[in-house]
Order: sequence, then C-alpha cells, then structure tokens
Amino acid sequence: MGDEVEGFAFEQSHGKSRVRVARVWKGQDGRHFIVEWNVSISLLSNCIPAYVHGDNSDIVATDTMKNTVYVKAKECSEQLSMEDFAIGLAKHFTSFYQQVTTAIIKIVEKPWERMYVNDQPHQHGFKLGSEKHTTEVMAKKSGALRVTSGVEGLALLKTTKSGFEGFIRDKNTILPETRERMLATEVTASWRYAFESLSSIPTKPLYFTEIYVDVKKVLLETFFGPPKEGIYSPSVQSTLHQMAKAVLGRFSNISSIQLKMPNIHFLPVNLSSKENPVIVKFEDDVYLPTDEPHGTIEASLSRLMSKM
Ligand SMILES: O=c1[nH]c(=O)c2[nH]c(=O)[nH]c2[nH]1
Repeated sequence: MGDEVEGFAFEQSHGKSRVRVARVWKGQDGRHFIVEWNVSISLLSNCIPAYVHGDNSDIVATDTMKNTVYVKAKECSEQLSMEDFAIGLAKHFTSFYQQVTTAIIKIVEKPWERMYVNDQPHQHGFKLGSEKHTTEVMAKKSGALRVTSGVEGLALLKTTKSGFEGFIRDKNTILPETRERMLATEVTASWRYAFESLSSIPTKPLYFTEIYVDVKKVLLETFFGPPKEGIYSPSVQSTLHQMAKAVLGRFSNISSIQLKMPNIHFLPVNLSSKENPVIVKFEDDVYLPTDEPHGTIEASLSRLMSKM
C-alpha cells in the first residue's frame, strides 16, 4: 500500500516467510494422510508509526503470525486443500485484527505421495514426488479474494515430435532448422480462479486439490499428445499456447493461466579428430544434456472479460 510519509512515497508490509508445518490426519480405517507446507504470510496494515516513530502498537508480531499457522493447522480436524488452508489463514488475519486490511498467503507443498508396497497402498508410508503444488491467496477485509494455484518443477521431456523451423536467420545464426529434436522443459504454471469473494468459494472438501490434479493432467496430455503417435510441436511457444488454451477450455472457473517453459537443451554429440573425422556421428541418439544456458519462454492467457 502506498502512503506519503514526510514528503516521500512510502510502501510497506510485514509478514513471516517459510513457516514449515506438517499435518497428519488419521482415518478410522487406520489410513494416515500427511501434508507438508511451507507457508509465507504478508499483512498489509497501517504500520507507519512503527517505521517513523518506533511505535509498534499497530504491529501484529511476525512471531504471532508463525504461531497462528500451527494453531490453524491444529484446528483442521479434517483433511483440507492448501488453498482452503490459505483462505482460512487470510480470513483470520483480516477479520481478527482491525488494523489488517489485506493478507497475502503463499504456500508451497512438499510432494509426499503414498507409498505402494506389492502394488498395495501403504497405510502410513510416503515417498517424495517431484513437482510441487503452489498457491497464493490474497484476501481483503471486505471479503474480496483472489486465489491462484500452480505447479512448479514439472520436468517434461519428449524424444521426438518436436522441431523448430522458419525463424529469423542472420549473420549470427548457426542453429539448423529441424523437424526432429528432443524437447525438454520444466513447467511452472499458475492459474487464477474466477472466484472473487469468500462467499463464492466452493465448500466441497478438497475441491482445489482435485482441480490441481486435473489441470496437471490437461497440461501433460496436451504436451505429450496421444500415447502412440504423440503430437508434433513446431516450437515451445506453440506447445505452451496449446497447453494454456486447453486449461482455459476445460475449466470454466479458471480465468487466466501463466506458463513458464524454459527450453532445456539437449545438444547433439558429434565427435571428430584430425585423424578420425567421425568418432561419433549424431543420429538423434547421443546427446549432451545441459541446464544452462536455456531458452526462456513465458506467456499468459486470460479470458477477455475477466477483471484482472
Ligand atoms: O521452441 C523454440 N523456441 C525458440 O524461441 C527457440 N530459439 C531457439 O534457439 N530454439 C528454439 N526453440
């Protein structure tokens, strides 16, 4: 929030970052469930006296914010989505403290997945998966709300059905045109829900968790295409756009989506020496995997009518 203080423009917020909490629920059949969350809280309120006069009387201590995460986790007697947990926390801070006008809660989930032993789900065993579910909730005292969810670290690769042709060629261009290459990326996605107030949030338990699983499925199916034949990608840009469009096409309650898809290069290996001009000839088989430098391809797609 912007203010004028002693002739200067002044913006401030305070919060607690990287509060780690794990919550276990035990079903009646003896099956356990666990989530592990890394929670960051940011509160907007008029704390200018603290900055200017050393007067802390309007400050919610960040230590109190941290404790509130554990108190709210304890209060959740039923398993819930991290979006609902973030909404509950944000609602607490904006309604409990007269001073707080806006709360922004971010959560990143550690991807514990149920372990399978002999093809059977283990009652209380979990192993760490790869990509992470993320969320950001912004709530105002008025009840106005913005919920974004996402995924990060979703590493994908296909060994064919990718090419890159027809790009600008000039004196600095050496990249050959191709219709046959590896395509590898690590998707970071975030999508915004159309709900704009606390009262419009669906009450179905694990509603947001189910959508997270389904959005990921749509992203993956669009990236890879059908299992046997796949789908040709003329560029990361084109595939990214197809993925974003598929999500907006499938989920009417998502108003926009942002995708970041670095182009992670696998370089063809050709080895030669003066004596032996062909030690290894690249035939779409031996690659040098790299992580830098990488292409940076990012875009967002929004419904035209959505209020941003
Ligand atoms: O899919 C791609 N998009 C690019 O913008 C680009 N640039 C490049 O060198 N290779 C690729 N590949």
